[in-house]
Amino acid sequence: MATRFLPSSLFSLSKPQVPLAALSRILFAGCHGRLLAVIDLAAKKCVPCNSKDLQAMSEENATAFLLKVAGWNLVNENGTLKLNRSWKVKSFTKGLELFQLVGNVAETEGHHPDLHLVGWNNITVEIWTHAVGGLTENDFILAAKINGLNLHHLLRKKAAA
Ligand SMILES: C[C@H](O)[C@H](O)[C@H]1CNC2=NC(N)=NC(=O)C2=N1
Repeated sequence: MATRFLPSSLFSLSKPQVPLAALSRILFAGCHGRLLAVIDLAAKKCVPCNSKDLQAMSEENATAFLLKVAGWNLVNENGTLKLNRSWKVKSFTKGLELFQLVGNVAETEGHHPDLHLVGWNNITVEIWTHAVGGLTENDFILAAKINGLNLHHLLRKKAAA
């Protein structure tokens, strides 16, 4: 989690400078009388991938970021770091519905995953920044936003133990 000290004036209820909708994504913690706002990745916005100062992050940094996106895996494909997460869906059409939900987030962010649907009900979503051939914060923001989607109605219940 990115930890930032924000001026408490930012949160004055009389004239809030942070959209109330955004507040729900900012976790508060009191710290020595100051508001310590821990802004989660899902509240952030992807930046255009063609910005010149965008560069692939190290595996060490990617491993640290990975702690913020539960359920996602870090893979190294021939030197290219990527994120992936898999789900088993109830049906082929529910898989397409999941693609649509993920696609809507991607279009909003202008940052897109690779989508795989194999064996009719096995989904894998792969995320990496093609423009730099590796991982950037954009990828983790997208993963965090995907984690915020309600997908339960599309997923097969866990097989009985
Ligand atoms: C200009 C715009 O940022 C690029 O076309 C975007 C579109 N979506 C993208 N998505 C991903 N995953 N990587 C990219 O490099 C990328 N580039």
